Amino acid sequence: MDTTIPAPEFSSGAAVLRAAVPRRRLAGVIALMVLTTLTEGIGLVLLVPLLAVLTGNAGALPGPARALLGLAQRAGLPPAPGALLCVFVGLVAFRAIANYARKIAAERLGYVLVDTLRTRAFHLLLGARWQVLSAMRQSDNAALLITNVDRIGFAFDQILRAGAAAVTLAGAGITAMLLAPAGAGLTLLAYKGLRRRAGHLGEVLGRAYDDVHARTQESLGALRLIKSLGAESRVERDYAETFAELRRAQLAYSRSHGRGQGVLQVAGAAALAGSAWLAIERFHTSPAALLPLVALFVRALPALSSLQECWQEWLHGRSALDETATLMATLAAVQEPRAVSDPDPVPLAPASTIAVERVTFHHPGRPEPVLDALTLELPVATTTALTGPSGAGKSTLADVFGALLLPESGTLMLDGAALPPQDLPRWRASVAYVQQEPLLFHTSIRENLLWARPDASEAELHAALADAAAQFVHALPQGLDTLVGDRGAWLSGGERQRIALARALLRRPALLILDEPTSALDAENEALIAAALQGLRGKLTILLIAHRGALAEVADRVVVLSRGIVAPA
Ligand SMILES: Nc1ncnc2c1ncn2[C@@H]1O[C@H](COP(=O)(O)OP(=O)(O)OP(=O)(O)O)[C@@H](O)[C@H]1O
Repeated sequence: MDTTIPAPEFSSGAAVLRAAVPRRRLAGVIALMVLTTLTEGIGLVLLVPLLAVLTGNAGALPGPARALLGLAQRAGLPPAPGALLCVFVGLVAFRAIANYARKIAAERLGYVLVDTLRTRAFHLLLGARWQVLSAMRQSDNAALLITNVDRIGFAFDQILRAGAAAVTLAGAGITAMLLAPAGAGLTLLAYKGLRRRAGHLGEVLGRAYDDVHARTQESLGALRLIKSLGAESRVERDYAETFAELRRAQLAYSRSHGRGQGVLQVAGAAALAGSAWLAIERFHTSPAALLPLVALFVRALPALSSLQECWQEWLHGRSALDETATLMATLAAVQEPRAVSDPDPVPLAPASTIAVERVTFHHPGRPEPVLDALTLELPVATTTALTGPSGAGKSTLADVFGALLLPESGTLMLDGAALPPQDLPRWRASVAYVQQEPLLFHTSIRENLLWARPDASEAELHAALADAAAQFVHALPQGLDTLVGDRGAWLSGGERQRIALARALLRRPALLILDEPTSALDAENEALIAAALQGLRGKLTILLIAHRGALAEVADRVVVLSRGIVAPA
């Protein structure tokens, strides 16, 4: 399945839909819709001569039906009930097959749309600049990828259903015209949707869903904080209130929907009664033509109410489409010079120096530069400790070295040459990070390590663990196959950090960046990490952000950062 949108166009919800729906598939679904309706219409019209033949009253048929009977006779069909019944059953069977094909084709089309949107949005997320990504609320992105895209898929399904209902109605209208022109006019009276209100309620409902989603995500992410602050009951109250809001919106929506359906049913019944009265009293229509007309109304009524229902659901889904279009447009505008998703970028291996030269960077909304024409060179295979007061710009500088942040001016240099933009993915593949709070996945230690290098051998895993002072793994009952829990919660902070270091080492990085790796650890664990870094000295290029002395002692040199510049020694 091709899930790429060739020309990204996210200016509006409709544009997103246009870009993500394959036209040929859509044309196929529409053709099948028309075909099913056509067969149904022909089947009903065919009932007229059938009834006329059965009642021996062919002369009383309305013009078009009489012409059809003549056509059937010319085609060699005897005006016998048996032959007509066979054709009727054949048509129903054909319709059933066409209907089945339409249903499957429509479902497939919906899947293609949803998968295309989801893949495209994820692609845009991965390709967006880190600066923008890090400032985003991740629950919005989760909503974009999960709830919103599903809502769009559902809304699109409603459009298709509405299309099918509209084609059925049009078919019923035309057939009714053929059978009894006066009665058919009344069909149009039935639909009086409560459209504006439905649209508004749909948006309210959409917002309520988003709130529930965001609150759930935030609460789950803050469980530790909630418990430590004893804020359980407050959070529970807020959570219940969010759901109450959602239920209110759902009930209002259902009420509006139910009222619309009721209006339709009553109006439909009135239309049916009115047209029957007109046909019998005014136009003296024969019972043979009247019966299929009744069948048509019976068929048209559910189509009418389905049209109303689909419209309301579509209004609900449209807000999701608009939100997705806005977010995708935002992401599309901040894509990196080249997609990061190069399948297998070949790492770079500078031989003498990794440097930033006259680099300047502002964080959004901050008038002062966090890095101010800063120059710093890291000789290969040395350890540089970066210290300085909080907020001095150490993490920002590390992100510039790792090419996660692209400076406004200044250059990242490898062996004295500026890194060309197309080599960004290659440089990123050459850098490994160990963060303050390491992120481990809820799987085994082995899987966590292999995530960095899927082809690593057992011996390489053991070597990385040894280099990271993480031999404790071998003492665990399940060894490398021990599960680490959500974000590594089943390990101690020090153990988590040493696994993260082993994972980083497995990548054999050209530059290893450690951002305060021991800030959350006790002295014993800090000493273990310091010993591991001491063992790596001279083998790797290491940039080590460290507040505390114990770690800085393992460095070949210490650079002090202050207000975005390197402080004079
Ligand atoms: N995404 C962001 N948006 C706006 N300002 C930011 C952002 N990230 C960092 N800053 C600001 O930039 C400045 C430098 O931040 P940075 O994290 O680089 O400092 P640091 O020296 O690593 O601090 P610490 O030692 O406390 O971790 C700080 O004032 C911080 O508030």
